Amino acid sequence: MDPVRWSVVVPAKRLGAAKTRLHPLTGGPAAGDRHAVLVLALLADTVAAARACPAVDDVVVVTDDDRAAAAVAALGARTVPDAPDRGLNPALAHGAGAAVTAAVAALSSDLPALRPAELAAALAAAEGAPRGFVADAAGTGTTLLTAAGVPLDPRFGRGSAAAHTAAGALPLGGDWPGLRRDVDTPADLAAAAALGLGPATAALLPRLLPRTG
Ligand SMILES: Nc1nc2c(ncn2[C@@H]2O[C@H](COP(=O)(O)OP(=O)(O)OP(=O)(O)O)[C@@H](O)[C@H]2O)c(=O)[nH]1
Ligand SMILES: C=C(OP(=O)(O)O)C(=O)O
Repeated sequence: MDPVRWSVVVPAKRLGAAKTRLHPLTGGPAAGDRHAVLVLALLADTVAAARACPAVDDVVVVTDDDRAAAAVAALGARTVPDAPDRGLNPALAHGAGAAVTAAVAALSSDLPALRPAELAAALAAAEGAPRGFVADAAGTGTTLLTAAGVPLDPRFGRGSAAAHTAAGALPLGGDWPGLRRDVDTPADLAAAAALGLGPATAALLPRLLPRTG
């Protein structure tokens, strides 16, 4: 049987409003462009890894941010506006509606240590179930939600691993450290750096984490 082809949907808020838990590193939008540059780098490394994944035909970024849209388009992703404008899960459902394949996955936009091969392995593991998910490193959140020919039904947010399990999605087990390492806090960025960052985030590290960069 031929391997399943996937569309990957990636959400991206306006850069200045996103990732407020990283303000201690960047000073937030009030301190200048540093914050937006970091949020954009996390997104760019995530999208580049998804684009390089052999199982992925299409990467759809849901965003109203012109700068984010231009950056991911340069990496070969498509963009759709966040037409619902009602938060993360409506944005993901909207992106899934724009997918070109029957198999659709929602991927966090803050995975700078993601490797194309681990995404490919997780998507291959997801072929066996109508809906599946990969929990984040803490085990409570979700970094990847898959739907093979059924509605995505995203339930991202606090406690989303339990919410996705309760909604019938299969927890996918595998040694995928980069896929599980979302960057919400400065400590998460240090942990991602220990795994190995994509080029956009790596270029910023010496200024952000001088002791580890
Ligand atoms: N398009 C779109 N993306 C969203 C929306 N809400 C969150 N996201 C994106 O989804 C990803 C995960 O969301 P959160 O972890 O809640 O991120 P956040 O709200 O930016 O982070 P904090 O302010 O630190 O809580 C982030 O990269 C956001 O850019 C939304 O309403 N629309
Ligand atoms: C949105 C989520 O989490 P975070 O805020 O950690 O990105 C999630 O894990 O569903």
